[in-house]
Amino acid sequence: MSRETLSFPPTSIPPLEPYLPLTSPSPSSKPHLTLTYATSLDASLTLAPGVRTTLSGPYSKSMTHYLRTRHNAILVGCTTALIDNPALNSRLGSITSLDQQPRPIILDPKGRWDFTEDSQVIRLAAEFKGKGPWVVTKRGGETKERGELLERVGGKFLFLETGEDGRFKWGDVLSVLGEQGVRSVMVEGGGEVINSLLIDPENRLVDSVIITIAPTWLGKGGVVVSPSRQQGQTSQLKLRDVSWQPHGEDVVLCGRILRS
Ligand SMILES: NC(=O)C1=CN([C@@H]2O[C@H](COP(=O)(O)OP(=O)(O)OC[C@H]3O[C@@H](n4cnc5c(N)ncnc54)[C@H](O)[C@@H]3O)[C@@H](O)[C@H]2O)C=CC1
Ligand SMILES: Nc1nc(O)c(N)c(N[C@@H]2O[C@H](COP(=O)(O)O)[C@@H](O)[C@H]2O)n1
Repeated sequence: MSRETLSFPPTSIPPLEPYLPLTSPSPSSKPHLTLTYATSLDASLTLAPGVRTTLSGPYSKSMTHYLRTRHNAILVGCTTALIDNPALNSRLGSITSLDQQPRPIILDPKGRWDFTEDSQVIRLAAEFKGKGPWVVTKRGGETKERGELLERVGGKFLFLETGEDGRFKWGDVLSVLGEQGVRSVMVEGGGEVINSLLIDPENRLVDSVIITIAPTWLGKGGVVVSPSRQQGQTSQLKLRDVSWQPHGEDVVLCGRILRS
């Protein structure tokens, strides 16, 4: 896979700044959570489950790589890790040190992510082009061999209990990351991760939303962002403080969730 070098123009940074984590956050507050992903006009992340689909054009892609440098961590679900074999680092040419790279976090309660030393995120960590991943799992989701491989590249397992639905509570995920010194996390997807975050009953965990909208329809049958309506829910889940910025042929929507 090609390892391109990207650049993001400094003039494009100011409109994003209000939605980004503070550079000196209070250590006691919960980590800043930015929800960010690329979607089609019909709210699809991919053409079909199991199919990695490129939506971002070159300009919005470089924005995503800039956003990765502005967060301590980047989080995806284990299906994304399995299907995409993602790099989860920033390939901006301006990066000069590993400190500027985000920590990859994979939510994997059942230990389904079967990573090896050939997995991109592991290989890049071994080459100091990215940080070693932290895999959030339930006790029993780890193996000794995988634990050793993670340790060799500076990663580790973090353990959490799941609820009856087999999921972690998002508040618990942020607490465990906060205890590890993470002050900001960029949640990239996939669909289950995003939808489970958006149905969080209090909606107090997502600090900002930065969505790339690509000028394409993927059609029915893809992985869609559409959170289940909660029992008795009559209100819409809306954004406030909205701004729209063109990035090449894509448009980037920034906002914060409006709390009722
Ligand atoms: N267009 C875009 O920006 C992005 C697209 N994708 C695409 O999304 C697709 C994968 O999406 P999905 O199938 O929905 O899977 P997913 O990537 O959301 O992973 C789902 C898995 O993550 C774990 N998980 C999710 N939420 C959890 C929670 N609250 N607690 C504990 N574990 C949790 C579970 O093991 C679950 O089976 C891939 O095809 C990928 O290419 C992924 C990220 C961004
Ligand atoms: N911003 C964005 N645009 C797209 O078109 C995408 N398909 C994604 N996908 C996310 O980025 C991850 C891949 O990252 P690497 O380039 O391998 O570092 C992928 O796993 C999704 O999380 N994002």
